[in-house]
Amino acid sequence: MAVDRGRAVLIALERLEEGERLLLELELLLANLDVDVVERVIQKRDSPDPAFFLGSGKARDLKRICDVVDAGLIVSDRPLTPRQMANLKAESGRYVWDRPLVIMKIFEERARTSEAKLQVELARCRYELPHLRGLGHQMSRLGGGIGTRGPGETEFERHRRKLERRIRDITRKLAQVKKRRRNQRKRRSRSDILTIAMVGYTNSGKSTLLRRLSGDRSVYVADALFATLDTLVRSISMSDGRTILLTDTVGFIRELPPALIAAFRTTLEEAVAADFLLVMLDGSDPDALETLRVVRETLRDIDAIEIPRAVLLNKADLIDRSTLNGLLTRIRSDGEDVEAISASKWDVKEIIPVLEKLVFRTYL
Ligand SMILES: Nc1nc2c(ncn2[C@@H]2O[C@H](COP(=O)(O)OP(=O)(O)OP(=O)(O)O)[C@@H](O)[C@H]2O)c(=O)[nH]1
Ligand SMILES: [Mg+2]
Repeated sequence: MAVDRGRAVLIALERLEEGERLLLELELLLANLDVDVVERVIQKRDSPDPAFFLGSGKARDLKRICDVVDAGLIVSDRPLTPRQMANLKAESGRYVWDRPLVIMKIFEERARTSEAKLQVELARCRYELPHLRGLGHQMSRLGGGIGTRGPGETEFERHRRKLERRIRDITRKLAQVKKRRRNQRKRRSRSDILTIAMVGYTNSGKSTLLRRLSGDRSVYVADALFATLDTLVRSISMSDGRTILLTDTVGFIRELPPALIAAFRTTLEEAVAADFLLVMLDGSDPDALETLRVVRETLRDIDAIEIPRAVLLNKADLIDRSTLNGLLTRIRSDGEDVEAISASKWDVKEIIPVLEKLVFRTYL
């Protein structure tokens, strides 16, 4: 059967709030992988079916639906268990992905440095391991009576051991990288230079700001989710001649797969080690306030919630004044210090004073 992996059917359970937003976000993530969502199958039920995610009748219908819209791929809005994934694959004859896998694939495509590549591979190994165990278990049941090892199982065992070995290898290598980073940070903190880390939702303009302020054209900027997967530090001169260090980090997103949060801790730790956090927010995003909530939650997750911070409402050039003022008021009433900028349109001379206002309000 010729299947088109560029055309996908989205499957989801109806969620009360946020449902539509999360589905649109998943579609955007898929678009980044050149996958078009051609159909949505949304079912109303309280909890996922343990065997099929959707109800078994609906799941059996998926093959027909995929035939009709000529889709080669089924993507689930929520994480699938190994069993659900294997069953859906068997029923539909299509590739089956879930949200964590989609995000991991984007990370795989974007990883540039060897460190980012290692972190992505680690996340992928950790994701695959339980799926392999699930399959191995099924194979061993097919293999026959108690105590017998089917031929399939040994194959899975071999693969499993390989994965586990790789996880140990990568973990060791990453630990070395981490040590090196920590030493670099120590050297920096001894030098009394103020370190500021930018954090924020993916595509909010963090790299654009770093590029603008440092004048370094090699800083990678793209209208894509997860353009930056590596930490990048540049020194920036303030108006009084004093220097700060500005760090770019990987962008946050709702429902980041747990395997990836763990794997990217090294990158995010750079944020935890900063003196000050600049939370970048895309002001033109209708969900800007919601993304601020996600960022705050993530900061709590990585133990960075106590670090002094301020919000930079970016892309001011794209919003009208009254919307902008409304946003600023809302964010301030949330207890955050905030100013608006346009990282891509404003001149460095206009941006620096805003930064100084936010940062030195806390530090002077
Ligand atoms: N109109 C407008 N566009 C902007 C502004 N700042 C950034 N952009 C655009 O927004 C997109 C994302 O910018 P990036 O700087 O790559 O975003 P990022 O926060 O580094 O994203 P990740 O690396 O994915 O976390 C790019 O297409 C930028 O050109 C702005 O102030 N105004
Ligand atoms: Mg970036």
